[in-house]
Amino acid sequence: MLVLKNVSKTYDKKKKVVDNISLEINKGEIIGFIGPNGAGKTTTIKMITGIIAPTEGSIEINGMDISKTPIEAKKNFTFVPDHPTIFDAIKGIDYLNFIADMYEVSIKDRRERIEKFTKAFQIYDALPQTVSSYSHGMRQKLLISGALLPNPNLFILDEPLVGLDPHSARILKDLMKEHCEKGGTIFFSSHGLEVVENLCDRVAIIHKGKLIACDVLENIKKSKDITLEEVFLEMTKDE
Ligand SMILES: Nc1ncnc2c1ncn2[C@@H]1O[C@H](COP(=O)(O)OP(=O)(O)OP(=O)(O)O)[C@@H](O)[C@H]1O
Repeated sequence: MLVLKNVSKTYDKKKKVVDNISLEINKGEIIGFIGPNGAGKTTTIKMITGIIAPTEGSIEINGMDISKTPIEAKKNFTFVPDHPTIFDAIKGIDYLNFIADMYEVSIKDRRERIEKFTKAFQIYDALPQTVSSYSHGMRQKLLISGALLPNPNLFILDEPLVGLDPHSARILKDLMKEHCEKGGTIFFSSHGLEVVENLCDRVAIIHKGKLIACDVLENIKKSKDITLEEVFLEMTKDE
């Protein structure tokens, strides 16, 4: 579903912040992408989503190269960025209908899904209002609802739990699980190691731009008695 081959990113011709990453994510998998601040998570996600181009390497989504056939590749995924930026003057409902139009979601499906997601996140009643009146968390929940609306093959999220209250975080985790159970694929970055431990099939760890692990939890932890946090701290500590 998602294949990264020898992907690197160098800023300003000298700062290599993502270094030769190769990664394959299968349909139906949920992968947590973790790493210390500045390790290269957002940069990698920006390359996967076509926001920035890799300096080297290639990225395929459902067999389509994001650099060569960006429009076709983009039909296969949706993305929730780490900052919930939405045009202030648009009404919540118009934003969701815009997304549904872009992804050609039928009237029946969009009605059902908008109701399902926004009621779960308790923003349904605010949909007639403009986004300018939304709190940070409400904006984030609107973005997540919009990203789930097309029922994407691949759902990509950059630190999605930051800023969500515990109730909303639980709803999101349940929706992520449900999405994978229905055959969807999820790739998300997080600093919440417990969430990653509980939710993911595999964990990818990036440190100083290099992928230092990508495996099922049992293999990464090597022992049942240690937590992902302990392994993470050990693997990413500075000598
Ligand atoms: N536009 C840019 N120009 C130059 N350097 C950049 C740019 N964007 C990011 N970087 C650098 O790339 C490195 C990786 O940043 P990135 O945002 O990918 O890290 P991250 O793993 O997402 O970190 P965090 O957990 O803090 O969000 C950092 O050293 C950052 O300063």
